[in-house]
Amino acid sequence: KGLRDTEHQRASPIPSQFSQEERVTMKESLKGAIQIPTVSFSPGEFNTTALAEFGEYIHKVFPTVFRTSFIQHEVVGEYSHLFTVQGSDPSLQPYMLLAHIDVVPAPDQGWEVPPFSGLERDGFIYGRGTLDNKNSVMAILQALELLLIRNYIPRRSFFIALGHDEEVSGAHGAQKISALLQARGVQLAFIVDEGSFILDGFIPSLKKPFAMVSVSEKGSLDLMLEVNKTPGHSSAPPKETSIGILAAAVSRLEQTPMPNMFGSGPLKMTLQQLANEFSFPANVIFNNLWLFWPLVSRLMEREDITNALVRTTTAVTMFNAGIKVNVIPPVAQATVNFRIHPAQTVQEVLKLAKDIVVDDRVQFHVLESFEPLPVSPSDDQALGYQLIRQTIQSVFPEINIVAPGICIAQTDSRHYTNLTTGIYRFNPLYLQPQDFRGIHGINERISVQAYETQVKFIFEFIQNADTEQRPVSHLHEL
Ligand SMILES: CC/C=C\C/C=C\C/C=C\C/C=C\C/C=C\C/C=C\CCC(=O)N[C@@H](Cc1ccccc1)C(=O)O
Ligand SMILES: [Zn+2]
Ligand SMILES: [Zn+2]
Repeated sequence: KGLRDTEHQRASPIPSQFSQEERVTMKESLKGAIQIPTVSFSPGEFNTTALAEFGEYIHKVFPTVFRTSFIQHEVVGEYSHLFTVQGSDPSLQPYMLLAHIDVVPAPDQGWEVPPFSGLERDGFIYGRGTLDNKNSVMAILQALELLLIRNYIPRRSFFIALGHDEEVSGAHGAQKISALLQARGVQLAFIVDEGSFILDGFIPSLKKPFAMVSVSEKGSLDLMLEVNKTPGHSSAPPKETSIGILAAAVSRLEQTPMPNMFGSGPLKMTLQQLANEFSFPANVIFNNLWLFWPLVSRLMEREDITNALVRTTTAVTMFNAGIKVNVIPPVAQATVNFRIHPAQTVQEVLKLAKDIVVDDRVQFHVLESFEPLPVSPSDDQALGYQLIRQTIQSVFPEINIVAPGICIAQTDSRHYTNLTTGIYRFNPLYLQPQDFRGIHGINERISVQAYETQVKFIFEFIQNADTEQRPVSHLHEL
């Protein structure tokens, strides 16, 4: 199944083989990118010196990209970058590759090497951004640079959008690029962004790694709960303080999980495709979800990551109250970050939260919200999905299963729903649970070999997007 090239293709693709010198250059370029601390601290608070330096850095390490006549480069929102690669065949609908250049903060504590050193140890490059997401920024530009050096001229136009504030919402980068492209009347065949991986070891009874291409992503609701009480002397306290009332409210929210939505959304498709990859008896269970869904849905709840796939999650992330040891606190505030399952809406979650708290002394303030993203197509006709799948099969021939899934975090791609219905989140990298802990955590790292493979993937992907596609399953009818 899937799409494959027709016979009338570009005679022979450019092989994705890189010389020893190119391989050294590409890993050194990534290290240099890691050394620039492009940290986003909070919305509107960025390391602007580093972001500006990053712009100069990519000019230096990818000179061919910047001097190629059919590539237009624009800086958007001061520090984000938009590349328009004009293909030779205007009849083909363009696509877009996304990545972000900002990173979350990384205090030195707990790191084996300083987080902005980009040091190589035992075949791994360490540092903030090695997985999230300078690997993609650099691999996309690196693959394009190498194709251009080999005189490749793309047939299908594409855009590369590199946001500078994804880690704090994307309002200044992705949102502006999206508006700019919309104003230009651009409609995209599909988008590929970060957000999922080749997952290895996340489900115990699954024998082999599989590639999960996220076709939807969770929404979010940031809710501030507030309790106000008259302040006074702590020697004659009221029965309940604002802190006590609020603590009870957030505890109720934590103790009352949102409903399990197993069975709605793309997860069912994921499990159906994986069913035969489980060892006995799990394979029997996953092949008969109609019978075993109550059991599977409970099993999914056991681990934090799989729990996040089946429901809207509730995380109490901030709590502020109290001004002095002997003063009854006038106000207590807590912020709760809900990640909304694709089968629910912001309004539904807000109502559920109020129904759980049931205390009219607690006020609710919606700070920010974002609906879950629609599910992108993953059928035989879905060009973006099939190109990803085709490229996975070629670059990772050992991977048997490519399955659609849900991204549990949010990505810059959520700002581009005005331009396409095909949004796919996939990083061509193996990810194990300990690697996952490095993302936004400590000792984030990528192996040199994995980075080279990511470059190879994009190098092949760009060429695959230029081949005419048609469903293989229909070939016998012709
Ligand atoms: C049957 C399926 C089986 C197994 C799947 C199991 C597990 C899935 C495992 C891992 C998930 C893999 C990757 C997804 C997670 C995160 C990495 C990707 C992107 C991170 C992007 C990010 O952090 N975004 C921020 C955006 C944001 C910033 C500021 C305010 C709001 C949002 C975020 O979501 O917090
Ligand atoms: Zn990211
Ligand atoms: Zn991130």
